[in-house]
Amino acid sequence: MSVEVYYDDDADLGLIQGRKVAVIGYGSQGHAHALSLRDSGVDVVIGLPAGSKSRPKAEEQGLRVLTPAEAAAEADVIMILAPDTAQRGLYADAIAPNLAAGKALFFGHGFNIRYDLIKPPADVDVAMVAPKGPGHLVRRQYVDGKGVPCLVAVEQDATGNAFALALAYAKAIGGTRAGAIKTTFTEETETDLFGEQAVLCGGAAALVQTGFEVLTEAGYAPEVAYFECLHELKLIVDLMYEGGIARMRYSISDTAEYGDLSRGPRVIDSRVKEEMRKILGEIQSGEFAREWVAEDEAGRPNFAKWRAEGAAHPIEETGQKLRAMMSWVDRPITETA
Ligand SMILES: NC(=O)C1=CN([C@@H]2O[C@H](COP(=O)(O)OP(=O)(O)OC[C@H]3O[C@@H](n4cnc5c(N)ncnc54)[C@H](OP(=O)(O)O)[C@@H]3O)[C@@H](O)[C@H]2O)C=CC1
Ligand SMILES: CC[C@](O)(C(C)=O)C(=O)O
Ligand SMILES: [Mg+2]
Ligand SMILES: [Mg+2]
Repeated sequence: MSVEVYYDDDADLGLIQGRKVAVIGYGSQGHAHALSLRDSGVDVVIGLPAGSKSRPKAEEQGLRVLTPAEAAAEADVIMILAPDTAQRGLYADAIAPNLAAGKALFFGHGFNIRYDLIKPPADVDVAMVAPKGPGHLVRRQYVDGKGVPCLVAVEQDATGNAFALALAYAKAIGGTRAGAIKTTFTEETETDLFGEQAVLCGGAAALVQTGFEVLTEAGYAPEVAYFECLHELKLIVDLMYEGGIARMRYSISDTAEYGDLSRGPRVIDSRVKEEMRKILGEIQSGEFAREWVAEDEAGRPNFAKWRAEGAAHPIEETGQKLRAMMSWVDRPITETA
């Protein structure tokens, strides 16, 4: 492999067990990191604002919860797992005043460092431990004695020990059981943003909605269109997940495979590839980050409008009706209430 991968034997858990860690935020990633750090023998404190909805959850799990400023003041290692858009203000108000030489500032995603929204002083370590999976999977794998692979990066090595400390942290949350891949803040941030915009979230959602629109506008039943364009996507993605595109093609019929090979490149054509390159350019130049920060500061007017339009798309109503017929699907509380 062209990347450097580190496993349990490469990491010294004692390095993180000897430090006090503040996990700021207790959402998807925060709860997984905090509980697994604690179960790995690390002294953990949670930082959450006084009115945070996450406070009772953390306290019920037996964790000590302070304000972000109090937690940052007590800790040697401060892991910021609040939403990306909240991190700049959180850093300025609660963390920066409580940093001291030799402390370490950790992140689960590089956005705020890559785009200079947070500028830590030169005498602290700045590193990232970013599991490549949602927090609930990270925690479940840890409890099962396994782990989710993670990315590890160092932006600033003030102590000379930043990478070893980040690896120790990755070991404490199960990451080095599966493998910790060394990267940079720039590579992690730019590829993560590109993946979620062009392929995983933006690309996939638009592909599904457009396919559904083409079938229903041609007079086919929305229920049948839903199965073909959304429901079965999971079956296909599961096959790709297990063994790549080749495994998926091995499992589907020859008719489907011929359609895939001959028609797929017409859907995702050179114009789409050119648009993907443009999207990557906006990420690399910082244009996307500037746009998103301005949108957030303006109260997210476009975000709210687009989110509402997405929720009102006819595929959602059809899906809600059909999922109620699927006893095996874990539906969100909003659909079952
Ligand atoms: N979700 C994921 O699977 C992944 C996330 N990441 C990264 O991890 C980081 C955290 O994301 P994620 O776990 O999804 O976040 P969530 O939205 O799930 O959770 C955010 C947590 O931060 C708390 N919070 C909100 N505002 C503040 C604040 N000002 N100060 C302190 N705490 C605050 C929230 O509390 P409250 O309940 O009160 O809102 C909540 O506990 C991000 O950098 C993200 O990019 C990286 C890899 C995957
Ligand atoms: C794919 C979305 C993601 O990048 C993730 C879960 O990794 C995110 O920012 O939520
Ligand atoms: Mg991601
Ligand atoms: Mg992301």
